[in-house]
Amino acid sequence: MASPPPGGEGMTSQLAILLNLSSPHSKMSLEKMKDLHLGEQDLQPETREVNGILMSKLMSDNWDKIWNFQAKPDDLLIATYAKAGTTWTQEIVDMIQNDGDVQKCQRANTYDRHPFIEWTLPPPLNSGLDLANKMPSPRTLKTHLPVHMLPPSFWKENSKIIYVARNAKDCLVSYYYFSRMNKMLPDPGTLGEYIEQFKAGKVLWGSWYDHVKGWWDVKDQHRILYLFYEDMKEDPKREIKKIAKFLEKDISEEVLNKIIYHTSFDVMKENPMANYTTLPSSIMDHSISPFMRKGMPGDWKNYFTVAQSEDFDEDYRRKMAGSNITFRTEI
Ligand SMILES: Nc1ncnc2c1ncn2[C@@H]1O[C@H](COP(=O)(O)O)[C@@H](OP(=O)(O)O)[C@H]1O
Ligand SMILES: O=[N+]([O-])c1ccc(OS(=O)(=O)O)cc1
Repeated sequence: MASPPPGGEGMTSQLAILLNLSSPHSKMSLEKMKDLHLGEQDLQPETREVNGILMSKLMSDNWDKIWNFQAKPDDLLIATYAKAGTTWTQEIVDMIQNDGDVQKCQRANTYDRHPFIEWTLPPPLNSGLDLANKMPSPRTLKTHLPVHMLPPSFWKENSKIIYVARNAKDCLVSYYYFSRMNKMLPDPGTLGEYIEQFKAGKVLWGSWYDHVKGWWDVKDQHRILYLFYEDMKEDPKREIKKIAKFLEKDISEEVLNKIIYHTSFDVMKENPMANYTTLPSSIMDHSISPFMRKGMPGDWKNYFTVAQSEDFDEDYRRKMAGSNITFRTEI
């Protein structure tokens, strides 16, 4: 039997019991969790802070290894705050790297194609570091870490980084619904309660405000392409061209059009290798809210009350004062 996960409540111990029942010896993919009898178990993780940033306990237990992760010069890192358009960007990048070959891009689930470096699961499941360390170069990796928490080897090795930012209110609504459907994330409570957690930065991966500002402040000192979700939505062709240029890939007009089509919201929503539907519903319950939910800038207006919006904006102005970064909350 694999070594028992560290003691604790919530996801760690619940999964340990379930995994012991299945007794696999080798590491398995997250998807294989559907073969385990998760039933209605409570997978909600315990959380811990590392350097003031909220993480799952499993991630915090694994923090030394994450911090010491060895990046390589030919790694590409896709860095985002959660729900900023990570999966969309991953699909665009994969299509560019594979010259628009849709079949190649359907070789595996998003999370197996692009290891999520800090994401930690109990053994025998594959954590992001396991996947990354096994993957041949050149690798494309994913992170939600704030800039000051990025493993230093990425700076030392001068790896390329694509950062994608999305306006706070749409990110918040998307994160709220995702936290409801993804049993690996803490229960968000009501939207009103979640707005307060988000403003205080007491959500996994910390403060949205510090995240977008922190990465913005270093973007000109490293090989970083800083993109906005709203720009991608407004003109995918223009933004895909920017990404291709950053990756030093020449793509024909025909391939470009293929990428635009394959990475559109409606097509990705039906793509099981990109829409997270291959995970068991005990982990992600798409009947609560689909992973590919709406993909629409300005959707926050359907959820915030006028009072919540005014209060949010006032707090936003204080937190973002002094930064020259601007977001569009609709297009
Ligand atoms: N091709 C696409 N076009 C537009 N939005 C997309 C998209 N693919 C995913 N998204 C949206 O990006 C968000 C998920 O982000 P991430 O990949 O960082 O977790 C979700 O937002 P919504 O919940 O607002 O719909 C999802 O619908
Ligand atoms: O597949 N996962 O393990 C997974 C996927 C997404 C995720 O969160 S997200 O913010 O990157 O969408 C967390 C865990």
